[in-house]
Amino acid sequence: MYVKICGLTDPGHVAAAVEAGADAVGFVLTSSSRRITPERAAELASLVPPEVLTVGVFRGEDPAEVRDAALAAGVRAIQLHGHHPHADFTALKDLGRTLIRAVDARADLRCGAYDESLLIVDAPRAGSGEPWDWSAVRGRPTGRWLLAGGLAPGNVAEAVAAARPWGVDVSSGVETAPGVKDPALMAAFVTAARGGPDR
Ligand SMILES: O=C(O)c1ccccc1NCC(=O)[C@H](O)[C@H](O)COP(=O)(O)O
Repeated sequence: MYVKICGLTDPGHVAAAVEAGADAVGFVLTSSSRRITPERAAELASLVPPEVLTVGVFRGEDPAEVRDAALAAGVRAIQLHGHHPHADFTALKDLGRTLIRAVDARADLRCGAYDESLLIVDAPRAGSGEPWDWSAVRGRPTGRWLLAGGLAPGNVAEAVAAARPWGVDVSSGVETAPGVKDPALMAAFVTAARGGPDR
């Protein structure tokens, strides 16, 4: 079970996410209470070992702005959240970064339909921590896809059983406040997502 932890803002939290066993860590580079600058993201990304994917998260910016910020941050993946047209993905292809498309359940749920290599199926309000009917997407997404939206250590096993994703993505459920990750919650989340002792 692939695990992405998103919305990291602090070096200690990055180290704890890596220690917990996250496969990917996300830095929010768009309007959000978790937003950090590309320079701060570069500082945090430099602490991440090569086997863990660093992701810059964007929503609504045009490709030129995404390109500049992603290069300044030095992230290896670009997550376009929400209603980005196919052309935005096409415009970023030459950067050679992993492209991630994050949408809610009403969108086209075929991973690769926009030339992305990873799909995230999220709640309608990104980063809100609001659970939704995860079972509604069971069997619909194709390819590599992560389930997100309202996941937490206490419900991720149930969500995985309901939706059968390839991986999961979390932000609010491992925080004590927006942007403030909790090492124990991150460790508990990764363990539970992978079918650990509490499952
Ligand atoms: O997290 C944010 O504040 C955010 C803001 C704008 C666009 C995307 C954002 N987050 C993207 C993520 O990948 C989150 O992990 C995902 O939405 C799940 O969030 P949560 O329900 O809080 O676990």
